[in-house]
Amino acid sequence: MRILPFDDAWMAIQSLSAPLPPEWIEVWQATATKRRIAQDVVSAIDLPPFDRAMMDGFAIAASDLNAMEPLFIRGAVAAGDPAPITLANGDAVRVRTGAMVPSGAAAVVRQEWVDVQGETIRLLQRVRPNESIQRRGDDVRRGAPLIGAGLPLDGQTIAVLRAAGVTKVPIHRACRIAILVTGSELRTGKQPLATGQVYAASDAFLAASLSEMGAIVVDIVYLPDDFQKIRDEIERRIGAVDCILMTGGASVGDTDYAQRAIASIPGDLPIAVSRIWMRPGSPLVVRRIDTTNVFAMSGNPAACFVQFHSLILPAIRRMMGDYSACPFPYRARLMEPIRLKPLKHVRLHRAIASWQDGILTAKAQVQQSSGSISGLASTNALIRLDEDQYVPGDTVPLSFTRGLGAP
Ligand SMILES: Nc1nc2c(c(=O)[nH]1)N[C@H]1C(S)=C(S)[C@@H](COP(=O)(O)OP(=O)(O)OC[C@H]3O[C@@H](n4cnc5c(N)ncnc54)[C@H](O)[C@@H]3O)O[C@H]1N2
Ligand code: MOO
Repeated sequence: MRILPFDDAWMAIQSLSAPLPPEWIEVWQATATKRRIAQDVVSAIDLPPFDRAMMDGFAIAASDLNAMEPLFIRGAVAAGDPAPITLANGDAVRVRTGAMVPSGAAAVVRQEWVDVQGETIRLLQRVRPNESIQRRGDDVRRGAPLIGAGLPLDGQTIAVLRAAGVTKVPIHRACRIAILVTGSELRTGKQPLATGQVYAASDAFLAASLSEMGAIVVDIVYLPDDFQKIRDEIERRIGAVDCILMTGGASVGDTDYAQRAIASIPGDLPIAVSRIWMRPGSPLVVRRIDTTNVFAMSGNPAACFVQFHSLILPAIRRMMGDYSACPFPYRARLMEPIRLKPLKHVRLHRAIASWQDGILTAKAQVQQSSGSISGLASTNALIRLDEDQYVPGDTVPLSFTRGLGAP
């Protein structure tokens, strides 16, 4: 069996994970999601759509920017009204913030800068051309680039789309995922454990994390360690879902059927990854069959967590149109020494990251066994350890698994 270096496995998995095709949705019905905009979008209108006042005050003509003599108030324009008046020399038109300025207006002088006397105003200071006017199309012109592909459809982009009169936007389809959980020892539900049983937990982690990132968990199926059943359940989902995430049975034991089941299904591509020089999470089987990416992950909760955050979540993000994923994008300063036994594996340790005086620091969790789950509750980052020895102050690559900086 070929064991891949972590970075080769990352590339292999990313290259199998092409972005899903887009679907068009109505901007006015859109709510913020983690889904990504699939194509560049252009503005449908000039923005702002008219020359508009940025202050409450008076629109004045170019010849009157330095006027010493009084200007006559010829009318008023409220926000939302057309401005039918054309400004002539010596005129002033009262405008509200957001109102259309009359044609011929060279500037809006805010009301604090004038002395109002009956039907006239007197300028208290010189006014610069275009003062307090935002010209039509100044923000963006009709047909000009507005939003680049790959940005999320969230409050920020929805606001821009609405303002620019865009009614429909293409977004990448949410990834549809089935979770197949194997392990005859697993118990789901609140009944007490029988001898030899453990409560299923890795699957709960996956389901919650997938929903959080905007993927759709189509179903979660619990299976005994039975080759034929596992194979059948994989095969009938090929082409029907975008990803199958399996847990358990990814290793080499005689009841670890994941790899054999995945390999036995006909398809053009061979298994791309079956084991990685990383710990925990070394056994990870990956194969694309038809249009479905099949991942067989370790059932060990910590190994499953590490595989998900370091390799699988970035792949699903890419399928959902986020091209920005890169492994361990931060560098953090270690707070404590780390001593590991020499191994060829990259170690991905669960850690607690925090900012101290603007510097990102990390402290590895004490418990790093792949079978231990309790530290996950307080973990907010993974650190990548390529060496065996670290002293405090050394920096290591880090990615957040939750909170500030998490994807
Ligand atoms: N002879 C060898 N044995 C093992 C090797 C090896 O190279 N040679 N690799 C070890 C490594 S590393 C890992 S990691 C595990 C991988 O295990 P599997 O993916 O085959 O998973 P299981 O054996 O099914 O389960 C491992 C462990 O996790 C518990 N588990 C399983 N599913 C869940 C779940 N949904 N929630 C909570 N806990 C779960 C399960 O009861 C086991 O205790 O293999 C090593 N063995
Ligand atoms: O790869 Mo396993 O998760 O170390 O025990």
